[in-house]
Amino acid sequence: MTAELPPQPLEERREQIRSKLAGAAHVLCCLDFDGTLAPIVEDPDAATPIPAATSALEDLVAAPAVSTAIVSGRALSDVRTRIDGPAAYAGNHGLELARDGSVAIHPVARKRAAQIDRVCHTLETVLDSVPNARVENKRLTGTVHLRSVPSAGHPVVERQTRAVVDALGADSLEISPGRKILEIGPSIPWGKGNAVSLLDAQMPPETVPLYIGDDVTDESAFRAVEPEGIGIRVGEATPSAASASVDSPDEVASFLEWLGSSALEELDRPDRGPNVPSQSTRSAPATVASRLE
Ligand SMILES: O=P(O)(O)OC[C@H]1O[C@H](O[C@H]2O[C@H](CO)[C@@H](O)[C@H](O)[C@H]2O)[C@H](O)[C@@H](O)[C@@H]1O
Repeated sequence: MTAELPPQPLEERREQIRSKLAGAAHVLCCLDFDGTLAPIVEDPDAATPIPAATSALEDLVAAPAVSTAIVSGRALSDVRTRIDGPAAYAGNHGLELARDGSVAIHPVARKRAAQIDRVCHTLETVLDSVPNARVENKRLTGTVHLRSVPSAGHPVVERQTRAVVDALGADSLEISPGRKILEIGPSIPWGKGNAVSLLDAQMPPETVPLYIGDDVTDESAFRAVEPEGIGIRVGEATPSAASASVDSPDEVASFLEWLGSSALEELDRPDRGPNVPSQSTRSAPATVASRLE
């Protein structure tokens, strides 16, 4: 594996992106939610997409040459209420996938949901004395929020979370980091990148996959689309599997507007709709597809 570099600013990658689109007939546009379409806020319940992103996404949803998907760490039931329109949604970092009118849940994650529930309830009690610590129970995963916790309290929260997961999750649950959060989920090799690969495998031939995200859990999705597709990281210029970067959800919205207007004209016509049987050479292996039931 080659060492990852910080992505280049979008403007410096614009021509490469344009030429990838020029060689494609269809775009699979996958978008993370928090920090990408919605600015990061203190209260997770208050996260809302910026109007420019909502409107640009509406245009993409209506474009026959584009298939859209939201790929979020939030529970599917939660993220669906926050942004409407896309054809597909992946929740809980890809452990649940809604498309074509049905929802698939990773079978191992389903089996471990009771453990996640016990861990979240226990943490609510254990962390009750830590000012502003908050536990978000997302059924298949859980999130411990640190954003509003005074920094002196962070080591306590981290220690207590580790102790509870070790006691109740043994080898079956793991903790991973996020933006001022600790994510607790089943210890299985499955993430957003797997969900993106499943969606990509359904696309028509000559689809270019695109993924925009801002966090560590988005890296597997960047790896799923790069280098043939387009990975765009939002925020700081840390090493990433994405090749391009933007600074903020405002810049994400501007990019989506560009994609929906001038960039779609670059596509190699004639357009083919998303339901044409896939002849793509880039597809998810059957073993991956069969992991979600
Ligand atoms: O994959 P995403 O859609 O980006 O979801 C990742 C996590 O997002 C949420 O937490 C983050 O956003 C909050 C609201 O801005 C912020 O308060 C928090 O500090 C961020 O980490 C969400 O609450 C989590 O469940 C998601 O896993």
